[in-house]
Formats: sequence, C-alpha cells, structure tokens
Amino acid sequence: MSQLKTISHIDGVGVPSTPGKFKPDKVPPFFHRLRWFHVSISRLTLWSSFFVAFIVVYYLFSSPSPYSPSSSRRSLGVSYGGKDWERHVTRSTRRHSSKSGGGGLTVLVTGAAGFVGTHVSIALKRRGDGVLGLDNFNDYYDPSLKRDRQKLLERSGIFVVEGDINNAELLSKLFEVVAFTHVMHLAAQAGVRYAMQNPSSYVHSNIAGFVNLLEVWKLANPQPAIVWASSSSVYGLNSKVPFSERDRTDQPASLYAATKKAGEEIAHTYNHIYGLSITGLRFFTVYGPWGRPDMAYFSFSKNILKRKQITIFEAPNHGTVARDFTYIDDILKGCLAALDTAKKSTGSGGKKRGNAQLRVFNLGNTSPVPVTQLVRILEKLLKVKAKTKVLPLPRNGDVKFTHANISLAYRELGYKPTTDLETGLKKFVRWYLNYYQNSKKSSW
Ligand SMILES: O=C(O)[C@H]1O[C@H](OP(=O)(O)OP(=O)(O)OC[C@H]2O[C@@H](n3ccc(=O)[nH]c3=O)[C@H](O)[C@@H]2O)[C@H](O)[C@@H](O)[C@@H]1O
Repeated sequence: MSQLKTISHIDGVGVPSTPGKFKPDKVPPFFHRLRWFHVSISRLTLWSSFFVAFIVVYYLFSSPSPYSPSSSRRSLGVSYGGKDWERHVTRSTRRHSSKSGGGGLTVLVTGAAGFVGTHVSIALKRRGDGVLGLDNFNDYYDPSLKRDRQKLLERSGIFVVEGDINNAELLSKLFEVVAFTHVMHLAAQAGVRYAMQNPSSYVHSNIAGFVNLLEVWKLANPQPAIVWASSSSVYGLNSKVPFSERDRTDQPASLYAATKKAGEEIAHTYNHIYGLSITGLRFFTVYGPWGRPDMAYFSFSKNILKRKQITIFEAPNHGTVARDFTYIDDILKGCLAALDTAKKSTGSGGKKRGNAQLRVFNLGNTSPVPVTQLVRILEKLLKVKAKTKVLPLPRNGDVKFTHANISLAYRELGYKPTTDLETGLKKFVRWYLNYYQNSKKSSW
C-alpha cells in the first residue's frame, strides 16, 4: 500500500486521470511488476540525487576557493599551499650563519632542478643561505635526471616547489610566505637548435615567464635583487673577439638568442620603471657533472660509448667551429659573486623609490676550444674512438665561435675561471660513467 502511495505521489505515470475507471484490486500481475519497476527507478533517482548533492557539498567545503590565499590549491596540475607545504617552504628558506661569511641571503632559485640551478642551490645552502627551489620538471630532456637532481637537493635540505614561472598565483603565494632577499632566475627554455622545432616554448618561458616573474617581483615587499641567466648567444653574428659586454647584441642568430636578448631589454624596463636591481649573466657553453643531455659534450659522450656516429659541424671553407666551454664550478663562483654584490632593489609595492643597479656580465672561460678538440679529449677519457661525420654548420642558429672577455666580471665580481676543458671533462666523464653505467640507468 505504501508502495502504491509512493507511486502516486512522485510518479504520476500509471495513475488514472479519471477516478473510478481504475480498480487496483483487479490490476493484472504485469501492472504490479510495472509499478514495482517504477518504484525502484524513482528510489534510485532519489538516492543518486542525494549522492551527487553530497559530493558537490563535500567538494565545495573541502576544496578552498582559489581566491583564498592560505589554502591548498591545484594549479597547472601541481598542488601547493596548506600548512604542510608552508612548513617545507619555511624550513628550506631558514638561514644558518656559517664561518665562510655566507648565510645572509634568502634566495628563490627558479629552474632549481636544472643543471646550473642544482649546483647553485646546493652551494648557497652549504654556506648557510636560505634556499627555495622552483621547477616545472618539463620533459625537454629526460625528467628522471631532474628528479635525481631533486633528490640531491632534498638531501641538502632544499625543498623544490613544482610549478611554472607563468603561474602568477603560485609566485605571489611564495612571496607572501617568504621575504626573499634575492632571486636566482635560471628557469628557461634552453638549447639553440631546438628553437626551430618548438619556437613557442622559448616565448613561453624566456619572455612570458620572465615578465610574469618581474610583475610579481615589482610588487613584492621587500622587492628582491635579481640575478638571471642570459646567454653568450646574444652576441649572435658579432665578429669582434673576444666578446665584450659593450659589443653589439642586435644580430641574434637564433630565436633562443633573440629571447635572451629580449630578456635583457625587458630587465632594463623593469629596472627603469620599478627600481628592481637586476644582474644578467651571459653564460658561455656551461658543462660539467649533472649537465644537460641535449648539449654536445653530453650527447657525444653517450654516442661515443654506444659506438654510434656523431656529427661535427664545420664552418664554411672547412673553418673551425669553437666554443668558450666554461666549467660549472667556475660559473657557480660567478653566480654567487653576482648575488653577493647585488645591491638592494629600491622600489616597493610597484613604486620606484630611486635608481637601482642594472648589470650584465660575461661568464666565460676566455679560451675557445674547437669542437674537434672536444671530441679528441672525450675519446681519450672514454677510451673509445669516435665515429665522426663532418657536416656544414646548419643554418639553425649556431654561430661559428664564442669567446668571452671577462675583464668586467673580474673587476666587479672577482670572477676568475680556473678549469681548462680537459680537467673539467675528466670530472664530467667520471660522473657520467658513475651515473649511467654503474647505476645501470638508461642514458638519454
Ligand atoms: O653559451 C651559450 O649561451 C649556450 O651554450 C649552449 O649552446 P651551444 O654553445 O650551441 O652548445 P652545444 O649545443 O653543446 O654545442 C657546442 C658546439 O658543438 C657543436 N655541435 C653540436 C651538436 C652536434 O651534433 N655537433 C656539433 O658539432 C655546435 O655547433 C657548437 O659549436 C647551450 O645549449 C645554450 O643553452 C647556451 O645558452
């Protein structure tokens, strides 16, 4: 009876509109079954609605509004925020005074799981500075190498926030939680030749990402002092050697170089309008342990060991292609010196309060080495003869040579590279064999 009531109350179908014509006692069994079926469907619908409502309410109350700052969030597929997250961030940025005189900086390192980023972060932490890493762990090259670098960072007490430099909300949150005194901005789309394949990734990271960071830094209070990675590639087709910071940089030979050059101009703008202290470092073909698999010294080593052919580019008329290869430890010293000599930004809350420092330095080795010589050294260290093929230098952004004049960096930063290519490659090869062969990891 209650079943019948339910049917008539919720579901009008099957209830006669004309009373008297319908005699429930004489309903055939088929109609009973039909009614029972309707009851079940209605109950199912009711309970499903309750269930859906419950899920919606639960979601609304458990996941905080994206506009509430002290909450846990998911953005670009990465979670951040919340008490636990903040505890990691705060612990990582705690300073420890040290005998070496360090320990005075609180640094955000973007691209911390990258090659230079890992080395710089660990060096800062070791001397007592507070360090927080930021990295999006993209797959431009094998992300497992980045994850292994992250483990190294974690062992040194450095927390790496997983996120993109284009995520303004995340960046603002970081500056809300920590009063960073400095930023070492190394996150970028690297690689000269890859720009032909994926041009937008260069615009996304090296231009849009950089502007996004600057927009956050200009508003930060205190504004941090910024040191960032430019590139020797800005010299482009410049033929005057060695390259000096005063030389022209308006002839980039690749989109990569153009985005780095654009970064230098953008840095000028933010320094001029907002009083941000900014130092650009023009790195010259940096190499060493935990390096980048897309670079020639790294991929040559892999292919030589696998007895695969490598391609060596040559300039027109069998001309030599050479690079001012610079060892990571020397670059590292230049980075720390740039941070230590960086003056404070002068603005706050988006307002400039005075002129701020704006610098650009070459960080090279001052002794270019032909790529053929790089291969000879690797053959000797790996004890394997390389199978080589010589091709003309492709028109995809490569330049014939690079050669740094480092007198300005020497004067202002005390920068003095001490590692020749063979010594540096010896250290790289030792690391490479240990990392890939002894640990049985598959190489990139
Ligand atoms: O100094 C810099 O600013 C730049 O240094 C490197 O760029 P690159 O010097 O081209 O370094 P590699 O890709 O390792 O190439 C080194 C040399 O090997 C040559 N090469 C490369 C690849 C190859 O298959 N064959 C070959 O002969 C290149 O022409 C170049 O002369 C980095 O990849 C850039 O991210 C960085 O900004």
